[in-house]
Amino acid sequence: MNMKRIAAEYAVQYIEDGMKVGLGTGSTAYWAIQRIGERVKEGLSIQAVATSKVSERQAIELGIPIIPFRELDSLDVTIDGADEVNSDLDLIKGGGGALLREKIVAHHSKRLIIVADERKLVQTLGQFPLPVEIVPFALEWTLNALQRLDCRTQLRTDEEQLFVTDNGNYIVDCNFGSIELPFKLHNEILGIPGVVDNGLFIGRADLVVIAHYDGIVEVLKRK
Ligand SMILES: O=C[C@H](O)[C@H](O)[C@H](O)COP(=O)(O)O
Repeated sequence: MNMKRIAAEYAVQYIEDGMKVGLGTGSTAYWAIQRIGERVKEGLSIQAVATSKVSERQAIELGIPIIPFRELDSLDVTIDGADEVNSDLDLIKGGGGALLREKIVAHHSKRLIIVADERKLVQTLGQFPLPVEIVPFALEWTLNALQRLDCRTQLRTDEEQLFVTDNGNYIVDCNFGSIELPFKLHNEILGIPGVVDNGLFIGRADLVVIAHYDGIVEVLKRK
């Protein structure tokens, strides 16, 4: 059973005719985009924006209408994946390097629906190294400042080259082990010059659709 696909396809039910939709990034969001593409072929009429070049390409290939950001003032719903989800529906995102565009799109969405398999559910965030997007200028100084927050840092690479985001920046994966106070950490990281954003999404998810191994779908709502 493909749990990611089950969660993603379930979430696509929330999309209705006429909606403005944000398309997430990653191997779970992929299935949501595929299903949206099928529904568009069946007659669903939506306007969409994508959180990465990869998702945009996928959407265009499927015939999903991608609209320039400037032509939309807000979105009705965004469906996206996550690397970790806790019981407050706080998230770590950015495993695929798309966290900045994802956070911008989430901010302008009336509803953010996260899709994931049950392995993503955690008690405490932080087992998954927190992705932080940084500008290339003076990157060693930014890395040092991140390390002073008590984490191990790893500059992300892709086939032995530095990984470059869709925005021309680098990603540092910060291993905190356990993040007890996510909001505090989020703000401390944002306080470092050179940091563009980080993968902590606090109080942003409205619904989390989790597919369990037995095929049962659980929908968690923000309290
Ligand atoms: O940058 C990538 C995104 O935040 C993804 O949504 C996240 O990494 C989850 O990806 P996946 O569904 O592939 O596990």
